[in-house]
Formats: sequence, C-alpha cells, structure tokens
Amino acid sequence: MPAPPEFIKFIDDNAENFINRLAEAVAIPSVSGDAKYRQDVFKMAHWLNAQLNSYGVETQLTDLGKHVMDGQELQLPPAILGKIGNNPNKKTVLIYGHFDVQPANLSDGWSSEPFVLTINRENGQLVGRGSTDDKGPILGWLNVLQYHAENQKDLPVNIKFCFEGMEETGSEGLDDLVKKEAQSGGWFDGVDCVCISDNYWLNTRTPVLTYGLRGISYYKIIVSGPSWDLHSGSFGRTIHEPMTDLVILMSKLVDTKGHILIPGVDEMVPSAFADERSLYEKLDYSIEDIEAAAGASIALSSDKVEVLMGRMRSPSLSLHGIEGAFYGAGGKTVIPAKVAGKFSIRLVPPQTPENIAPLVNKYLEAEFAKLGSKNKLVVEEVHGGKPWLADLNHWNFEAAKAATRAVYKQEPDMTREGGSIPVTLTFAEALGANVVLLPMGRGDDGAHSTNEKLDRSNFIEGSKLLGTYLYELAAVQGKK
Ligand SMILES: C[C@H](N)C(=O)N[C@@H](Cc1c[nH]cn1)C(=O)O
Ligand SMILES: [Zn+2]
Ligand SMILES: [Zn+2]
Repeated sequence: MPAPPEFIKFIDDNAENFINRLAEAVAIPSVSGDAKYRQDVFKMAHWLNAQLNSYGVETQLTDLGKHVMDGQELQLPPAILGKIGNNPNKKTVLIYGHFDVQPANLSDGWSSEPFVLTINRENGQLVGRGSTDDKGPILGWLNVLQYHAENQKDLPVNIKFCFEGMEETGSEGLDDLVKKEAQSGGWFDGVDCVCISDNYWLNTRTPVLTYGLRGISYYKIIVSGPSWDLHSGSFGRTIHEPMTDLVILMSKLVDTKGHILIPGVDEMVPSAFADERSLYEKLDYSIEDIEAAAGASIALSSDKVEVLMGRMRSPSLSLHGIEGAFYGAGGKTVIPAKVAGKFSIRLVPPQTPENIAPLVNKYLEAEFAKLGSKNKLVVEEVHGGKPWLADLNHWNFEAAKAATRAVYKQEPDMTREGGSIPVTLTFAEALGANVVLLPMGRGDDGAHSTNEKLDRSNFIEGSKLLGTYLYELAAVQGKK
C-alpha cells in the first residue's frame, strides 16, 4: 500500500514549517552528559510531549529516578511513552528516538552557534547540534503525525512511542522501564515490530537499512597522588606525577592500527566466515567516502572491505579525553593532582560490557603495577550497552525496503552501524519483536562532531520515508 500522494505533497508543501520546528528543537540545548544542561533536557521532554499531544498522541512522562553523574546526584529526565490508535486489525509499531544531544561549544571549532539552526541556502545543509542525531528524525515522525491529524486521516498502523533523554549518556533507567512495560498489560504490550531512525547512511548517495549495532563500554581511569596541583619547577622529578602514569596507561590500550591491546578483547570475536567479504564488497562505499566524511586522507587501510569490517564487525577502542589536565591557553607549568582518562570500547557479539570488564580491570591493574608508582588508580565503568544483530529477512525489513524504493527509487544497502543505541537489544529481547533501523541522515553529517548537519533533502525525503514505511508496514504480509 503506497503512501497517499496527498501525504507526499503535504510534506513538500510544509517543508519550511518543518525546518522552523527543527530550529525550535535545536535551540533547546538538551545535553544529557553535562549537569548544567539538565533542566534543558527536561524542557526538551516537555516540548516534545506537547507536540505529540497536539497531534492526538496519548502520552505519559515516566519518572526514571535519580542517578549520579560526575559526583553529583541528579534527577533523570523522563522517558516519554506515547500511543495513538488501538485498532486490533492493524499492526502496532513501536518507534524509539532520543531527544538529548552530545555537548557542543562554539570554541570546539563550530562555524556557527551550535544551538542555532543555521540554514545554508546554497547547499541545503541544516547545521546545528542534534539536527541529525536525533532531533531531525524525531521531528520526521512529528511531520508524519501532523499530516494525519490536520487532515483527519487514520494512521495505517497503531503506533507506540518511546522517546528518551539519556541515550548519549548510557540510557540510564530505560532498560528496566522497557522490560516492565513489555509485560502483559504494559504500555508496549501488543507491539509487533520496532523502528528506530537514529543512525546514518554509509555515504551521501545511497539509503540504508541497518541490522546491527555495536555495543559500548565506557571507562574512566582516575590517577591521583598529590593533595593539590603542584608547581612543576618545585616538584618535577621529585614525585610520581599522575598525568605521566595516566598517559602511559592510556598508550597501552590500543595501537596505531586500531588493534586493541587488552588481552582477550579482539580474540573474543570469531574470524570472518568463508564468504563474508562479499557482504561488504557489494556495499556502495569507497575510501573516498570515509576520507571525505573525516575531512582528511587518513583511512587505516586502502581496502574498502577491511575498513567496513573494522567499523561493522570488529570492536574498536577510542581515547576520548583527560579530565583535570591543563588544556587552556598559555604555558601553565602545573602538575595536575588528579586526572581522569576517558576511553570507550565498541563491542560486537559475543562481547558484552559484563564479559569485557574483568579483562579491562585486570589489564589496567597489571600495567599500573608495572609502573611502580605511589599514585592511586581507580577504574570506573561509566556506562555500557550490548551489541545487537537482527534478522533482516523479516517483514519489518521488507516494509522498510519497499518504502525506500518508493521514496528514493533506489535499493537500500544493508549495513551494520558502528555506533551504539543501548536499548535496541532490550526492545528486541523484551518484546520478542524485530527491530529495523531506518536512518534519515547521511554518512557525512558529523554526528557528535563540530558543524553537525542534516541535509534539507534528507529531512524532507526522510519524513516521506518514515510515513511511507508505516503504509508499507500495513500492507506487508506478516503477523497481524
Ligand atoms: C548511533 C546513535 N545515534 C549514537 O550516537 N549513539 C551513541 C550512544 C552513546 C553511548 N555512549 C555515549 N553515547 C554512540 O554511539 O556514541
Ligand atoms: Zn549520538
Ligand atoms: Zn543518536
């Protein structure tokens, strides 16, 4: 069942209004990982809740309790549960998205204010934090709802929603809520399939459907010694310096080719099966795509399959930063008293945060012992999420494929995503439902980076894609 032509026309006719609404959403700096923005994450939850209500979605703001972040106890932002339609003859799809964003400061190197949506009329780029990750896609769903509400059209399927405000910081509290609401009589009871639009195409040309995500284990390693910061002239070569210890430890985690040096981590992953390369060979991707998205010729290999396998079916370890280190202007000659190195490991099956943790802890403690330092080491696991792989021969994928063909007149590539959406596996397991990832944005959108953008055409065609998917879902032969 194709989407009605009036729906497609409505999306085209209202493009400017949709962009204005995206600007409103981007203007709320809902950064979940920084305590000083926590009220803005709440503001964003209320903004989105009001939008959903205005289109007839019944919602419930669910309190997820409190958590401790950087030593501070904070209220978690609420999850928004929503539902619209309860026709027993229709399928029920659960839609997930997140309304929090990564941190962003002009001083990081943005060309414009990150929380002001800046529209480049020449190339059609909508630049702003959250434009592609994940406010654009969430607003894509609102655009679909708006058409049906304003034209008194029934949706082709029943929809349940789950929107959260902590995805960028480990989805705290959400797994338990999903497990509870998946039970008989719970909010998610009766869900037939799940759709998530929160990742990206591989390149700038070819739409994709995604059937896998890497998991994540995020660590903080804290080295402390002196009771306060010290003068390097007075104390250099007289004490064990925390920063020296930390930098040595961090240098022992990963090599320059990306091999993880923690014994047992890379080794957990089975080798590629006989013809596995052919899966990657046929994806529309080139070394130029990755180098264009990175803005430099720095790919680890000139073999496209090797690069894709590194991103999709291998774990990776990235060093993110050092808290407490001097990083300002000028030549401050300080010995920091306490520094915390941050790194994360992207996980693939059969790895989980639980089976990785003992390997990480044992290795770091052993390497620290080798330093013979009198400083103190604490290893903290900040947050984690399991990897996920789906059955791509499911009718949910068929519907997403048909929608892609209808909107883009192209066959989608089938990809595994290198990033993580921690709750995905929980949806699949707790609901016993197939999950499809149907991304809106392009591979060069710069999610988490400076100058994050969403192309206008991806926002508008992507809104059509999400709506068309619902119609294809209603038509596809499958359960219900
Ligand atoms: C793929 C998704 N849009 C995303 O960006 N996920 C984040 C999740 C996360 C986990 N820890 C911090 N953020 C990611 O993959 O980094
Ligand atoms: Zn993200
Ligand atoms: Zn995201």
